[in-house]
Amino acid sequence: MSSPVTNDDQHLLEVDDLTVAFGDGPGSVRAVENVSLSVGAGEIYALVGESGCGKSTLAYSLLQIVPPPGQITGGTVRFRGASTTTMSKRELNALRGAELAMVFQGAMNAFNPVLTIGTQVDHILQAHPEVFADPKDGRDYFRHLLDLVQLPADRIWKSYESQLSGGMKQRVAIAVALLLRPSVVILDEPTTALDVLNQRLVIDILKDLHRTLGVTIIFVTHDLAVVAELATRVAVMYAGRLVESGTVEEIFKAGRRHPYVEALINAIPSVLDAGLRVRPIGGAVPNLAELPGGCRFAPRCARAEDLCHETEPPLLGDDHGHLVACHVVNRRPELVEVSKA
Ligand SMILES: Nc1ncnc2c1ncn2[C@@H]1O[C@H](COP(=O)(O)OP(=O)(O)OP(=O)(O)O)[C@@H](O)[C@H]1O
Repeated sequence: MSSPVTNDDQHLLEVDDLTVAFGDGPGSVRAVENVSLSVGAGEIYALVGESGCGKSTLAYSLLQIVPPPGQITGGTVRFRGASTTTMSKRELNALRGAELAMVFQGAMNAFNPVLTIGTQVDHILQAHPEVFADPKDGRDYFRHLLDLVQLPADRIWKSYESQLSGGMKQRVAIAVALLLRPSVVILDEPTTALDVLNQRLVIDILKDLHRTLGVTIIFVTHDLAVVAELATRVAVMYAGRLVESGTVEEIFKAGRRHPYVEALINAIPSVLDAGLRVRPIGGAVPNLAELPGGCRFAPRCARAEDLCHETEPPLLGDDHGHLVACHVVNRRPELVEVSKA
């Protein structure tokens, strides 16, 4: 490992100046560009943005599982101070599952269709005797996790993936991700493929798991309503860049707010404000191979000025660490340039 291991809970997972590119040469795109952020132990951290903004790619980078032809071309990811970017395969395998676990979008590819869930759990336990020396303890712990995700343990143990509904599959995937007692669980769009009732259930379950197990949660979503319900801190991405980050209160409080975040908030359908119209964001995320000059959001932004089309805005922070990259809302002398969310 290239850097010293630390027990600094405030900087459990750190991303520094990370760039991830797909392809090389003229057609290459940077799905993540110069992103820096730090997640502390016990946080529920949301990565937010529309489809194609680079959220999943950033999440995969945390585990060093960016799918080819994607590759990290710059920057580092550190877990407890150790750089995962330079770890050997063996070190990474030890880290994945046992320290950093992932729940993929729609619980896709989470299970082998020809084995029961129980057999798959046994395989995981056999591969990691360092976590449960006696596999029976591991089985008991999995039953406890199934209780926490509100599923019947006996039935699930004997089931095949095809016998589970989408909502059940998602909850089993969450239980499996927690099996080796990871410090961090990363969830890609945990509520997206679910109906409203299952969305509600998964949000409540994640809150409960956070409270009872103390696990740090990082989740990817395009849905600010889910962020408002679940997250403690938020990083908003647009076209590969970080455009705003802060606590959930800072993001939703009117005031210094990125116009993209303003637009995302206006696009939240609200059952409470039946009289209020939802205002969808006009236009689309730009093709990453043909980015506009200046601020990437400027072509869609009602508040854009000449400067916005010419110069990319820096991320400026106040003394609470609320960061925004926008020329228009950042006109305050006390704001300082900050590199890390
Ligand atoms: N396998 C791939 N091959 C080529 N380019 C890719 C690949 N995966 C992602 N990209 C590029 O990276 C961009 C960001 O993709 P990513 O999946 O990280 O975005 P996202 O914000 O998570 O969106 P979604 O919610 O749709 O997954 C894409 O728009 C695309 O340009």
